[in-house]
Amino acid sequence: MDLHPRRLLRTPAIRLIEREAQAALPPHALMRRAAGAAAAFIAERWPGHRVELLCGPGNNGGDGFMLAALLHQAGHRVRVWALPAGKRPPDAEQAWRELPAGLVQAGEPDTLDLPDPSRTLVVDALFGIGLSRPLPEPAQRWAAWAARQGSSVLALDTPSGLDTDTGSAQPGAVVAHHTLTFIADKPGLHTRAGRDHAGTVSVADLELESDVGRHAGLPHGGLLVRQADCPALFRPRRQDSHKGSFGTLAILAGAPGMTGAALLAARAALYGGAGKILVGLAEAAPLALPCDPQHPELMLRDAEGLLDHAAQLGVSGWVAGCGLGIDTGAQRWLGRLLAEAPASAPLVLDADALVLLGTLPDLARTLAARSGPAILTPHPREAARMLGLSTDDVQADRIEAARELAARYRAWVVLKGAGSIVCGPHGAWSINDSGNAGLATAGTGDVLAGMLGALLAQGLDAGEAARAGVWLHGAAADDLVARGTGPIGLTASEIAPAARDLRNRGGH
Ligand SMILES: NC(=O)C1=CN([C@@H]2O[C@H](COP(=O)(O)OP(=O)(O)OC[C@H]3O[C@@H](n4cnc5c(N)ncnc54)[C@H](OP(=O)(O)O)[C@@H]3O)[C@@H](O)[C@H]2O)[C@@H](O)CC1
Ligand SMILES: Nc1ncnc2c1ncn2[C@@H]1O[C@H](COP(=O)(O)OP(=O)(O)O)[C@@H](O)[C@H]1O
Ligand SMILES: [K+]
Repeated sequence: MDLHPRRLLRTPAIRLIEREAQAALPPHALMRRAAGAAAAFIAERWPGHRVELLCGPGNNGGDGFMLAALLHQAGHRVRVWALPAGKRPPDAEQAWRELPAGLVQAGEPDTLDLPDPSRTLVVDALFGIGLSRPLPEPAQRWAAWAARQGSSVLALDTPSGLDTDTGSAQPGAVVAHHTLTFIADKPGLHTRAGRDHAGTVSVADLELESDVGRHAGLPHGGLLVRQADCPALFRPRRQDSHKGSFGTLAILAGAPGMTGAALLAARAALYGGAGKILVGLAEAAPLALPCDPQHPELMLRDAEGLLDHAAQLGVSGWVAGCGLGIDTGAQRWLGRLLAEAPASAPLVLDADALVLLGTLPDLARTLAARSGPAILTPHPREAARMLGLSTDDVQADRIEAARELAARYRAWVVLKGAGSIVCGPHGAWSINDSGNAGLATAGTGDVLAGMLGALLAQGLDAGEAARAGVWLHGAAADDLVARGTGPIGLTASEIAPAARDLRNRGGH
């Protein structure tokens, strides 16, 4: 069931595959496959459990009815709670008619408490990808009841009320521990509220894997980034190597009061394996902090001096923006960087560099005209400013926002936040599967920028670096949480050492 690579499909592609399969297969075959896959999934994980099925008026409810019949046959104690339905679609109507007598309950589940919650599974078959309006009552009440019981909740196809394209959740949407999704995985299960509502996501392809492959192109098909998608992170180093083999990364960052942002990025690059790291602080020489006492390996300069000597210093990649400021000095340095850095030196542009790109059209034009690769790393508010939208607009469709930015700047874009979107200049998108809310703390973005810069300096191409860097950053935070360091109180400084350990261990 764990297909690799894990494709993510938006609804138009899923519906197309569904229509083609319906036309080619005998009636009800797809729903039988969906219910059969769910029954097998339950038999493996929850043998002998009582099962409470919450079923809606459409085909998602039909999946639930058919599953109820199979579970009953297999000896589970099963109860079906059905939302009132007018005219059901044909597959669901057939499944309703085939339900064994006595399974359907009168009344509503939320008047009861489950007698043995730890031995009970609640199945959410209320709404799937067809929910087009707010989650109605009593579905919201039933969802709240399921959450109160403390039983495992398995969502069929999607947690009801979660938009599988965008990850937006309707008020009262089901919170599942597991989601078994049909035909292909879906982006909304992995970004934004999907990270809270879907739990662990498994895919039942309903024997349509080759159809999924045919319809997985742009704009509706993307990929989920997991450890197996980042082999470059774990490639062993050749013994016959030297510091020059791993690049010279230069970091333009850290205006007075923001030196920490520069150091976080630079230290992350150090732990990320860059050969040499130069930091150009956004202040005039002589520097207030001539050396990082914790990491004297870092070479600290002033920004102007670093730009003046970049060629002699052999700079092979750049990070710019972390705490850089937006004053005239910052504008000049960013302008010089975009105009002077050779195409062979890839760029990571973060934070204040993105503010400047969003406000100064000349800089934006210079970037779009560059032939060398760049990775932009906006958080949703920065992306909103760059696109002239509100943060809510960006969050309402994170994939489209990332695609728009990538096209506009002809760059790779990492739209950060729960389930970061990585998008290439030609619109190819993926969603990162790692990370947790421990990362919601100051400085973690600076660490990401430094890690991305280090991977670029070590020769990964921009797309590979963007996907692998974002995955590693999140995976390091996941590792820290697994060891009890967070999510509460996880600090940005802890991420890079954890990422280093993870890489050298060969991953999770
Ligand atoms: N077709 C196939 O090949 C396969 C489909 N499969 C399964 O079907 C699922 C999609 O089924 P679906 O399209 O019937 O939509 P679903 O998610 O059940 O909900 C729509 C229903 O709810 C209704 N409704 C909507 N909003 C409402 C509201 N606010 N308040 C009240 N009612 C509301 C809506 O009515 P309408 O809006 O049309 O009036 C319609 O009746 C998919 O996720 C997967 O689980 C699998 O078996 C594999 C094969
Ligand atoms: N809830 C979350 N789940 C997963 N990742 C998160 C979450 N919140 C923040 N992050 C990640 O943490 C980083 C925060 O970056 P940013 O907002 O730029 O922080 P800062 O500017 O303080 O450095 C991003 O990589 C983002 O994807
Ligand atoms: K559902």
